[in-house]
Amino acid sequence: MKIALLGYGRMGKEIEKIAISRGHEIVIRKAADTEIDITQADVAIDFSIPTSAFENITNCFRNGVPVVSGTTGWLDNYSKALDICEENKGAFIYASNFSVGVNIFFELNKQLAKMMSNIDNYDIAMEEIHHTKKLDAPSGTAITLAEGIIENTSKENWDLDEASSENNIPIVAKRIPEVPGTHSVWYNSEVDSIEIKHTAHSRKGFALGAVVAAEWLLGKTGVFTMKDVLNIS
Ligand SMILES: NC(=O)c1ccc[n+]([C@@H]2O[C@H](COP(=O)([O-])OP(=O)(O)OC[C@H]3O[C@@H](n4cnc5c(N)ncnc54)[C@H](O)[C@@H]3O)[C@@H](O)[C@H]2O)c1
Ligand SMILES: O=C(O)C1=N[C@H](C(=O)O)CCC1
Repeated sequence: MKIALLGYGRMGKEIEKIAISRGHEIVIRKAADTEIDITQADVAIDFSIPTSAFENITNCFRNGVPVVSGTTGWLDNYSKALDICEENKGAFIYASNFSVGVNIFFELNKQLAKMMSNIDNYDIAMEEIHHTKKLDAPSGTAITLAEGIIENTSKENWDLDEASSENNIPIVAKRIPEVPGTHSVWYNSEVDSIEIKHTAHSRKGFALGAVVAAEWLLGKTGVFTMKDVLNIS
């Protein structure tokens, strides 16, 4: 495939290596708000910044280029992006985290939340740790985890750093140099604690997942998720 990289930073460069190793060609390396001819590409992969993702993604829809986006921190515009995708018969996959491990972790998180939903006396807490260059907090992955808990418990929302009410999930966001991404969910009671944790050792898992998703999306129309790509039941 001819791939357009929208965003050529840490993730863009990791994706480039994996894409080339899988026989693909990088035809665009977009690293700023510059004009490009996206129609040169068979597929686009957006790992840019929160303030550019929506424009990058919808430009692909309008030009008939399937697009995979991993950029986080722009989801206030997600439903508007879906409308534009539908209007243009586009093809789209967004994932807060493209690694296979985290997508398994998302399902584990929902199952645990379901089991805990009728058990009293446990407080829920979350922590995410990323590198110091990360622009958004909490991470998109942490938000997806919190949404999985909210879907399966009486929790109503999440708060960054501390719970403003007992109906919300507190998410602590820590920034430590070079950390690729660690996510923990705790259920704490007076007598014990239950913890689930995912630790990324590098960006390779995110990048491989994004390239596999782009390969899967080619030739399709509609909005899909990594559950569709990985065929997770
Ligand atoms: N979904 C996942 O699996 C996953 C994994 C890692 C990172 N991320 C997310 O991906 C995004 C990028 O992460 P990163 O570590 O590569 O960041 P980064 O800062 O290293 O790279 C972002 C790049 O976007 C470029 N950019 C700025 N304006 C642009 C524009 N208008 N169009 C295209 N590119 C533009 C910047 O110059 C930079 O090169 C973040 O939102 C991060 O949260 C997602
Ligand atoms: O390095 C980042 O930035 C990451 N961002 C994603 C998120 O916000 O969840 C995925 C993990 C790494």
